[in-house]
Amino acid sequence: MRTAHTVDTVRRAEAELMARLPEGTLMQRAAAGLTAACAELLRSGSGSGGGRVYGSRVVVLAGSGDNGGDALYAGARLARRGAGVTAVLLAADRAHPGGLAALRAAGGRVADDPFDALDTADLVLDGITGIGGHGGLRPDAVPIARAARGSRAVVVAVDLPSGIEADSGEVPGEALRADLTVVFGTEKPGLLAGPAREYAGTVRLVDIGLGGILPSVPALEALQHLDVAQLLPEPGAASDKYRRGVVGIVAGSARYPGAAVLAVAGALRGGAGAVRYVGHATDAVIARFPEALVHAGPPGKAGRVQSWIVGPGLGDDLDAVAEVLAAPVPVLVDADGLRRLAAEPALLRDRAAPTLLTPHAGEAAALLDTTREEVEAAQLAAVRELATRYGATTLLKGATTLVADPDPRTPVRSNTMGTPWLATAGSGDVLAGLAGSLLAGGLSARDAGSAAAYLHGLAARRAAADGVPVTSYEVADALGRAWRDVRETGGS
Ligand SMILES: NC(=O)C1=CN([C@@H]2O[C@H](COP(=O)(O)OP(=O)(O)OC[C@H]3O[C@@H](n4cnc5c(N)ncnc54)[C@H](O)[C@@H]3O)[C@@H](O)[C@H]2O)[C@@H](O)CC1
Ligand SMILES: [K+]
Repeated sequence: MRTAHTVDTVRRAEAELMARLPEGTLMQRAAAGLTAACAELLRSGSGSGGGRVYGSRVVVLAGSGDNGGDALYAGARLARRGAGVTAVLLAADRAHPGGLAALRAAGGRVADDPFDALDTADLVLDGITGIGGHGGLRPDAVPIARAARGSRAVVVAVDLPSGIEADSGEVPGEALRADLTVVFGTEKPGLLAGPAREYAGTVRLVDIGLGGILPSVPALEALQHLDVAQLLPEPGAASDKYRRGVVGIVAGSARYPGAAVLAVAGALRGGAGAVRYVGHATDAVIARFPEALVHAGPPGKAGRVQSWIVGPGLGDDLDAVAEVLAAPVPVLVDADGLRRLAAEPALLRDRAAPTLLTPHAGEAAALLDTTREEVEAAQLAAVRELATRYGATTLLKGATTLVADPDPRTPVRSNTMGTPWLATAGSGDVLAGLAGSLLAGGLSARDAGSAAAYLHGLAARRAAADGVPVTSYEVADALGRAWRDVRETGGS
């Protein structure tokens, strides 16, 4: 599991640890980890260097805080290993004194002209701001950050890409996009939530000894293979199709039969014992999936299910949404179902069984009565607000998918397994089917949503492995392989 803690939590834990250790220990641990990561990058030949630390050209962008201190100390360590290190001081009179002295003592120097230095750099260390940064890059830092990004150098962010907001994942102005982010002690929410996450590149965690001090419940978490493997239902010897769960799907219409087919395709790979389709696309569903149980409607007459999925491709025939939400089983509401809910939130009021909402940014905007742009700029705030306002677990789709429970103390789950290939028609229908199927298998709404998002992303990566565009049907088809992947790595 990847976990992220808020800035306040990190500062409290750091203060507690610092009180027990000689002064400067934490910063030296951070600088040592940073140096190791940079040395590895330089040796691997990333950037324009010759595959060595010795003789490579490193530029340290140092702001006025401890983030700049970390970067300067790492610069000093690289200089001692033979790198030519130049510091660009964003606030010359407030640079970290110890870090600057160490850099000078190791043979590093302060740049006369930042742009000349960046022109020939192999690696740039971004120490402009870390967890103390707010409001995006300052105007004087913007041209320097642009020159760094435009150079041939590999960019390594210290703790966080400068310009992102650590706690909210928002990017209020310009920020410096990194190839690698070396984060200290624990991840910060902005590394697991969009849009900030897209600035971080690969994330590498350096242990500075906060492990035993940080609270065990983080603010955000991201499942990994092993976590997903442990969540997936596994049929036992006593299972029959009803015990494995029957998932009911109300989707598709004469106009959009494909949504029904794709939702059924996702559901059939979610481990449920049977998939019951209800709606106007029975012929299309049966033609593709003879194993599906079909019923023309209404849902109440279709037979028992352990969960319902309602919404994909329903069009304007939305009476079934209220009917399904009145059932005492877990319900996943997607697409057109969410439109109905935005018009009548009271449909959720009397529900005792779990509800999972799966909006994309546009649907989330309608549910929150705001704009898509606002949702995309503040994804973490939006998913939390949706979950509390509607009293339902909410999965907000995007380049980073977030899943929040109504209880704000429950960590938000972030799915970092997505791929841009998933931005294709019908991929949400497959995800809804898969997540609803996991609900029928007995997973909580939060587990079902986050495990489904993970498998869905992994399947898309598998299907797009040779770099060709994938269709949603191919993503559904690759779900079996994704499931096997996590099982094998998960060791179960
Ligand atoms: N204190 C320690 O011993 C440790 C500190 N750590 C490092 O310290 C960082 C936090 O240090 P600070 O609290 O000094 O905070 P930062 O270094 O993130 O930045 C704070 C400084 O930047 C200024 N600032 C804020 N927003 C800005 C912006 N948009 N543009 C330019 N300047 C801006 C502030 O006025 C302040 O002077 C962490 O991110 C981490 O890198 C870690 O190494 C762990 C150990
Ligand atoms: K930084």
